[in-house]
Amino acid sequence: MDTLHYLTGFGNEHETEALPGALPVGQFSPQQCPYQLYAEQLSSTAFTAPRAGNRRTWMYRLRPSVAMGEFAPLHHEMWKTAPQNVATPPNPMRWDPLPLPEHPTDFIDGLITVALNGDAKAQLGMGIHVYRANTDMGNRVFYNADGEMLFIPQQGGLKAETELGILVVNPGEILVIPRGIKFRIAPLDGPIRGYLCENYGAPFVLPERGPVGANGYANDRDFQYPVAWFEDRDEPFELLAKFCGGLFTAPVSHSPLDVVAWTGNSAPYKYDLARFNVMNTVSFDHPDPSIFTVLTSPSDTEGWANCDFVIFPPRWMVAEDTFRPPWYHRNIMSEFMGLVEGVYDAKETGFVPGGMSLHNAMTPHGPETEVFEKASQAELAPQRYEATLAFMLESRYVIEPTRFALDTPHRQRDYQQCWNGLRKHFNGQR
Ligand SMILES: O=C(O)Cc1cc(O)ccc1O
Ligand SMILES: [Fe+2]
Repeated sequence: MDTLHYLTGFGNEHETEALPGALPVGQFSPQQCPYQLYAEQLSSTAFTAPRAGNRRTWMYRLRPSVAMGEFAPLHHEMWKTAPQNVATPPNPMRWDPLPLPEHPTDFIDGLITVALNGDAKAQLGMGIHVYRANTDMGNRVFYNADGEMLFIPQQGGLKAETELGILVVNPGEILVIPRGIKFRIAPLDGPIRGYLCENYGAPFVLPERGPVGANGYANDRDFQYPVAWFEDRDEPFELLAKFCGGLFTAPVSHSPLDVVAWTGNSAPYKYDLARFNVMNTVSFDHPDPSIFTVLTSPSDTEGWANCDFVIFPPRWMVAEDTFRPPWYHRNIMSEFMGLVEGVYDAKETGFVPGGMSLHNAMTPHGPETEVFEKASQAELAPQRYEATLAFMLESRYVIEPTRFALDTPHRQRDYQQCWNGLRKHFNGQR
């Protein structure tokens, strides 16, 4: 359950204060701020980025972020960063869900990198991870200088306590935390697992709607931002940072979550995927999956995403004289998929909630044999795809599994056999 109050509107210039009058009026940086707070600006885009895409937030806090100890390296065996040096075979790949942790494990310790692309230092590509946790982070607070973090919870709700406020996020919803924002994650009740996209590239934005018009797909008003909330705790904390692929830890004498008020358009946000207004054909043929794009991180070339976050939500299928599941295809873009719940229409067996698949640039894929046989014979009545939620992270950069992902026993070595038995139906007759 989420009973918190949120601000609404994607990328709006939000403002919120946990104490009355804490936000300076009419300016950002007065000689003295209300309540003797420190003003601090966080820039998520270059100062001079075009106005439409410019993102920054002003925070009014008990102490500026620089009031902290020095960072020392912190070893993390499983959190990897692009580029890596692991040869990727062009085979289709699929994985079973990674098991939940057996011992007390917080969000940071339970994180495992599954695949990487691009180059974090060049702000290209992403890390794709699975998070698993059964404890909160205690006095550990984390920020990621390498990327924005898109959480796709698959099991269990979580609470994200961030510099800019608190968000509760359940499976079926997503959470995005901008690069650099400090936060800690706590399971709401019971162990949690989910997918995580560490977006090294440009911040996610809503895709253009083109001729669809002013409404539809993900509507701006459904994105929820937290209200200001702060801790005034003068006790030892640990600030963890990820920077250039390394994890670091530094002592802080107080809670780093000490922002009393903020104003700006760069802040964590959540979105309920059930609010996605699904567009699809009402005549014939299976459209490109770009119709299901929730968020896109553009590259420097228009239309060639650094990362598209695409969902396959519950919907009606009504296409006439059409092979309804995804077509067989080969794509220059690379496709990583996960399943939050239910069954995915191209793969009725083997792709299970919590599982993952990868079809890289030009790697052929499409419906498994049974799905093809069924769908090419099916009676084409309107059909409701119920209780299902798959997603795809699609990128122009080749997605390379980590050594762990290639070698883990959870990788389905026999994945390709799902296309065994695709026999030749051709017999020379039309
Ligand atoms: O490969 C997949 O299952 C994802 C996908 C779905 C779809 O409807 C069309 C193309 C596509 O790559
Ligand atoms: Fe595909």
